[in-house]
Amino acid sequence: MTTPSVDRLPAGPASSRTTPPPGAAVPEEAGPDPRLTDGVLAGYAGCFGCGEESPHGLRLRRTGHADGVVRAEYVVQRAHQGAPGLAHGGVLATAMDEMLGWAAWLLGRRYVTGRLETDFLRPVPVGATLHLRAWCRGVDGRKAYLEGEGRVGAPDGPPAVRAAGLFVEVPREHFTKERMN
Ligand SMILES: CCCCCCCCCCCCCC(=O)SCCNC(=O)CCNC(=O)[C@H](O)C(C)(C)COP(=O)(O)OP(=O)(O)OC[C@H]1O[C@@H](n2cnc3c(N)ncnc32)[C@H](O)[C@@H]1OP(=O)(O)O
Repeated sequence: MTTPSVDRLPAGPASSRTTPPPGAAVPEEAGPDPRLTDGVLAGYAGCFGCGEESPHGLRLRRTGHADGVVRAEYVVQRAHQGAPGLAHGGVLATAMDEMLGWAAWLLGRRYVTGRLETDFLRPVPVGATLHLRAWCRGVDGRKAYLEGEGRVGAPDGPPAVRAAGLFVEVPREHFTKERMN
């Protein structure tokens, strides 16, 4: 059992539904097992969060993972605006969903988002790089509790967004190739 060494933001957004129950274990990072994905999802080029074939996608770029914390960078594109020149909040929530999803899959099981909670702490301009990271707070049966944050301009830059999520483990059949376009 490990506790991610993360310089966490104070007072996360987690509600009772995204807070692990007392005693929920934080598993060792298992690493994504290729047998779990078997060509379905992992590195999927059509993914809106990270795929290279999604024309207006976020194209999150993973920069590494260690001690249960996955890191990535996201450059806000013009296509991601809400107010002029600023990232749309839903787009930022999508970036956090992707990050929490990666942190969940690092546990070595297949997870989907059941619930996602997001705090928007400051506006993020088009062209800015958001430095993202996410980690697991605990696993309770099929439920995994994830948390993450994004900072502007540098890994220790000002915080712009943070999120907490409940992810639920699903069988392989959840991701059938028939659903992929
Ligand atoms: C680095 C690695 C890369 C590899 C690639 C990775 C790609 C990753 C890409 C990531 C992309 C980003 C990721 C994405 O975008 S994933 C896409 C967005 N998410 C979905 O499409 C999920 C849709 N929902 C479902 O399929 C089902 O509803 C699920 C599977 C979630 C549950 O239906 P199922 O019938 O199977 O189970 P259950 O209903 O018995 O629930 C089980 C337990 O969970 C609890 N519960 C459920 N929902 C909630 C809720 N909202 N709040 C609180 N609790 C909730 C529930 O109470 C129960 O608890 P308990 O009674 O047992 O205590």
